[in-house]
Amino acid sequence: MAGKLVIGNWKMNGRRVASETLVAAMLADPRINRPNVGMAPPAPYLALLAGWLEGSHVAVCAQDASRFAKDGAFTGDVSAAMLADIGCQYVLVGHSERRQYHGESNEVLRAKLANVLEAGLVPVLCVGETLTEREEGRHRDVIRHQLSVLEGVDPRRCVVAYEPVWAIGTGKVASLEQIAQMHADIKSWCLQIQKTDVTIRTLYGGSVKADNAEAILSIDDVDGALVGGASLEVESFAMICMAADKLV
Ligand SMILES: O=C[C@H](O)COP(=O)(O)O
Repeated sequence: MAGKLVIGNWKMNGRRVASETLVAAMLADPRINRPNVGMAPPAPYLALLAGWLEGSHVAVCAQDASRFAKDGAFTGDVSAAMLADIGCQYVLVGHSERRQYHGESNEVLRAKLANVLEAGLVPVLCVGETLTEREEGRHRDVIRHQLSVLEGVDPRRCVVAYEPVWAIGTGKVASLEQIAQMHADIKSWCLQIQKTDVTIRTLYGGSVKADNAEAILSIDDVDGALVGGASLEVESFAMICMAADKLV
């Protein structure tokens, strides 16, 4: 089985010189510079990151890809084929911040998933419920609906990241029981949705930090972490990557 995967999502943070310095320090750290670690910078820095990571073990990840597959008049969009062209390996699809600020619907996400797969990249489909949805007991229905875009997608070619919206950037982590239950449910729902007996890989995201990573990553059904804030600092990201490596 592949090791536990850790992807650092920088979101809309960083500048060229500071990011190059950060990446150099991370690559010098063997806890980070190893297989099954990825970094997802803002789009303008993707090609630069691909150069900085050359010869390392770390994968280039994109935070988004266009819903449009072919080149054309789509101002501001970056296609999955372009991402593949610069050496990208993973693409986040449907991060809750994209759903919230860009109104990404299941229909749009289906197109994005198809384009990412067609380009030979691995989509990381992000799913997660809001606090209201959880408090109203609708979280399971919400996640199941979000997962429905995986119908017809080979589970060996994609990853799901479960990120409860209320735990993102808030310091509030879902309890280990909540995480374990949702990951087990996601795996079993995907078996039905994808009509397969191959179990999908699932990552947890939402305030993963150096001090909680080991407990979260020890959960059997958690195959890795999608890390926001803590991926912008060497020691915290290194501790998370080390916890993942230890638990393979
Ligand atoms: O993509 C990463 C997630 O949104 C988690 O962000 P966070 O670790 O800052 O809570």
